[in-house]
Amino acid sequence: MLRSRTKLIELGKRQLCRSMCKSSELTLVEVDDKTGIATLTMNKPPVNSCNLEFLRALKSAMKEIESNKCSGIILTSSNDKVFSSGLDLNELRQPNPERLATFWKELQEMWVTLYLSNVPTAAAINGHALAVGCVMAAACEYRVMLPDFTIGIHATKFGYVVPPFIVNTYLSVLPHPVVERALLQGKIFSTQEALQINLIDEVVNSKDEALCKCADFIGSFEQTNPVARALTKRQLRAPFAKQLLEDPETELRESLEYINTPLFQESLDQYLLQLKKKNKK
Ligand SMILES: CC/C=C\C/C=C\CCC/C=C/CC(=O)SCCNC(=O)CCNC(=O)[C@H](O)C(C)(C)COP(=O)(O)OP(=O)(O)OC[C@H]1O[C@@H](n2cnc3c(N)ncnc32)[C@H](O)[C@@H]1OP(=O)(O)O
Repeated sequence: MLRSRTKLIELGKRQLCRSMCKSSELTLVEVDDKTGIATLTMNKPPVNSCNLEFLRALKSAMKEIESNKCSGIILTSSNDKVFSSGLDLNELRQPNPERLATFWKELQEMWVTLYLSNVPTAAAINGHALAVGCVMAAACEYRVMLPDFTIGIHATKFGYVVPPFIVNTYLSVLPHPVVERALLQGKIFSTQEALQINLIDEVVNSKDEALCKCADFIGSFEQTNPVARALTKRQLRAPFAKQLLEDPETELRESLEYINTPLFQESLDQYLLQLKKKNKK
């Protein structure tokens, strides 16, 4: 009882000393004056689907947080049902070639920025996290999730080949056989299932509790040297990012070729129809 009260008081304090850092319409950044932790809230209605502008806003917010020497990043959502619905599928449908290339490069850069961030990263998953939404959470170092939501990469279910950097994000948190089965089945996990396979670290009952857990995780590095920590993280993660760091053009070319195939475009049309139909019922 006493412990939970102390926790609540702590939570109150944390909320009081939070100050606004920089926001765009699509992202909101708040920095805790005491801890230096930045909370980056995704705010692209209705479901945080990642279009070009949103990917840009996310990357730029993360870079800004790093350059302001914040002590860590908590990634979360302003929508209390959806963390992120992944890529904005409209960017992939009958695309303008130039915009698609720019979009895909932004995706690559946003991923590298988050995955190799110098500062500790944590995801407060307060809603569904699908496809690239799951990838963003998995690219963080720690994940805590609310019950009764879903998380996973279901690309193969609707006819998408999974790009290598997405495979690698899974591989850096889950064992190979688990990744293989999950990706080949296009498996979407419930919160409880995600906990069982260690795709997430903990389950909590509210967004405030999720933010608190993430702050505690970031605080656990207080006694470490930030430069040594960042370089060690980079060393551990570099093999998974090697391809994108050394040869982003090949990944870009292969993805663009694939997205422009009739097979991909047909599957996408069908999938988008299903998504819209669901809302008309
Ligand atoms: C060699 C080959 C190499 C590389 C291959 C290259 C390319 C392959 C690309 C593969 C990569 C895939 C990664 C992705 O991230 S793809 C995105 C997949 N995401 C989804 O499938 C999520 C779909 N959305 C949902 O399931 C639900 O929306 C969700 C559970 C998130 C929320 O449900 P809720 O009931 O709250 O909202 P909805 O009413 O469903 O949605 C609101 C409106 O938003 C539209 N919507 C939702 N998601 C998306 C999206 N991802 N993109 C675009 N639009 C989206 C939805 O249609 C609704 O629109 P309206 O009906 O209101 O107009």
